[in-house]
Amino acid sequence: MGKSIIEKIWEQHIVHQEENKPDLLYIDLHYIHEVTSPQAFEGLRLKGRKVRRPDRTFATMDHNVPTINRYFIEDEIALKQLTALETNCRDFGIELADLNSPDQGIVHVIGPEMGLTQPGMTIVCGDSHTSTHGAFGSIAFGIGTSEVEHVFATQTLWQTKPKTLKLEVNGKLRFGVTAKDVILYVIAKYGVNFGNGYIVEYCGEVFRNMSMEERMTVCNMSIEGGARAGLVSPDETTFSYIKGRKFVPTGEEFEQSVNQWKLLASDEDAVYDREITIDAEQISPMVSWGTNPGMASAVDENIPVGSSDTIDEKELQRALEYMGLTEGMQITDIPVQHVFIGSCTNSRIEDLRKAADVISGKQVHKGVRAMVVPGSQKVKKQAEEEGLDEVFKSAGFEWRDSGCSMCLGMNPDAVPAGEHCASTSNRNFEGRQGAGARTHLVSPEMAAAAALYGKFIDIRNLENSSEMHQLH
Ligand SMILES: CC(C)[C@H](C(=O)O)[C@@H](O)C(=O)O
Ligand code: SF4
Repeated sequence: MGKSIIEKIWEQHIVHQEENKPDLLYIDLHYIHEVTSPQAFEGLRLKGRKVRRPDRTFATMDHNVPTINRYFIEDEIALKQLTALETNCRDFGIELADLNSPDQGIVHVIGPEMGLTQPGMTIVCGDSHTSTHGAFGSIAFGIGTSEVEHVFATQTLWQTKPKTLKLEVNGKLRFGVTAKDVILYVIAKYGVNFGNGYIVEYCGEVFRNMSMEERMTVCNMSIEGGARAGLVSPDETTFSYIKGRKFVPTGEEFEQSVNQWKLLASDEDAVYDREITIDAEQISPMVSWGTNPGMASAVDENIPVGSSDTIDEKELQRALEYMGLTEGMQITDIPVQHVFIGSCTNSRIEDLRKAADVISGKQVHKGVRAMVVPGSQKVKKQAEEEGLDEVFKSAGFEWRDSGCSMCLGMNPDAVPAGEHCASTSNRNFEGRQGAGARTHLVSPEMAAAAALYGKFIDIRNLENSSEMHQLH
């Protein structure tokens, strides 16, 4: 019987195994950021311990970082966390992409960008969206602060082996439908708990045809469907993305790695605990209208009336009250006052290119405040080299430095209470973008279109959609 990539990687990393107990797994790579690491370092200090593999640990500053005047940090807690990270990395010998570093950016953007994230690895970070790195064919998941300390001290982690779920999307995506829409569709259809207790493997033609950046968008949101992790078996797309990056072996060594990585891909006859099959034709551009990522509909649909398989009546009422929306309302009637293009879900160069295509030569609607926050300083630089910053700025967008920004209220970028934001991020929980803020999760193309019209627009109906068609 064949094996899935999930089983192969898991088995290769077991350090210790006992019946009816979690396995002790070796961890290949540990990312850290300023929010979830300070207590873990404190724990080490109290016990007089060192970081076992500082060379397999990498740090960045992202959540608290202002995206304008980045050295001027007003918030006391933010400043404390950033300073602590600096001191801790110095004391424990860990490489840090600080505010001066050309590598700085959101942890889930810079890891792949530098080639740290590679197929076959076990990767952890004190951050739920660590699942992003699964796009490379690795088992990558978020951990809590006490586990961060455990990994620091031992480079291992106790983990119960999750079940396996094969999520297959077959066929071709229709025009205007993006990776973001695929994952929003999956979560809307199967609910925010469908992945509970599973590692999801994304299979089928749709994911095979995706770029690495698109795969990262999908894997990023695995956690929003409740999954422990999500991954894609590595292929030529993976290897050519990785080749030549800063931390990637070169020459013969690279070829040898590729040969090893090829063996990891799931076998044809691999057996999974659960399988879901979806037809790509079913998927449309999506907009979330509620307070979790499963409360989302196709842009040409209405907000549902009454409960469904995945949302009960009480939840629906509460969500709509918070969002200031009503049952049965058309998605394209929802007003938009803010547009945020950023976050570890959709802030990479391809995302910015696609958003720029939509707005090129046009103007942001007068009632809208729109901003672009590149996921890393490298993405920012590359976009500037391509002239994308000019496209955004001349349309009326703000162009910022990299960080988590408006994805969550831990830095100065926020949406005022009661106002609606078309956001390319991954969470639309109450208060996520600021107290009382109303978040709508969309793709970069849909966010860009909302900026032009001050409401949600079906990008398939845009004037220049034939031009866009050629670009996709
Ligand atoms: C602050 C951090 C712990 C948190 C996470 O774990 O995901 C954040 O990144 C988020 O997206 O909510
Ligand atoms: S961009 Fe958002 S989701 Fe991603 S790590 Fe930062 S806060 Fe979390």
